[in-house]
Amino acid sequence: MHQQILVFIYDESRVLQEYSERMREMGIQLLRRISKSLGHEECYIEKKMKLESGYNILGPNFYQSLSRCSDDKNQIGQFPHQDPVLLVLIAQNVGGGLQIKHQGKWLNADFSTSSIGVLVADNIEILTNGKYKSLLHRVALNTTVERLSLPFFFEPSLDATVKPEPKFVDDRNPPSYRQMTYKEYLESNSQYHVIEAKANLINEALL
Ligand SMILES: O=C(O)CCC(=O)C(=O)O
Ligand SMILES: [Fe+2]
Repeated sequence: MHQQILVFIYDESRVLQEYSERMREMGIQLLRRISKSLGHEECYIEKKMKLESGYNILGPNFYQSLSRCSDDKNQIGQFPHQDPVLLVLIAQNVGGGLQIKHQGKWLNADFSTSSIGVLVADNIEILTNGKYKSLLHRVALNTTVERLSLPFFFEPSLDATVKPEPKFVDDRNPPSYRQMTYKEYLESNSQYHVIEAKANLINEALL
């Protein structure tokens, strides 16, 4: 099976398709650098996670601005979560909104509209036995402007085995995560139905 890119929006101009292809290229480059930073050859993560047959999903989010009529000034666009994927690459039309938890505090992830924000996600944390942390993040609403974000999710293949690499496991660092396939991982997080629904959409679109 070839890699599949799912775009939820009708995209006659293929702008989002091209955007997705570029994001995939950028993500692959990042994963190669991460492989090397972990002391492996550059294609290590690509091969281990069988990325040729993993999904890439572009999941746009539209956030309204903070309601002027609400007394709650901390309205949330997305509740705190970690993404059950390898990496997330995010572009946005206005800065501000994405926040990450660091040392117990919520910090604004201030990246400009001409940059791409990169979130390390769950499967990198598992592979490195917790050396690289999956970022806990949330989205706050902007006070005055609407925001559109375009997260591009990199997922392992459903049958790839995700487990801490032996390099990160020893007597002092026992494995903190159980070995399982990515499909089992999604099932254990009650997330499998999400990818199954997306896969069905892709298959219907390809018919
Ligand atoms: O809108 C953002 O900046 C982040 C979106 C996000 O975390 C997600 O869709 O999982
Ligand atoms: Fe997220």
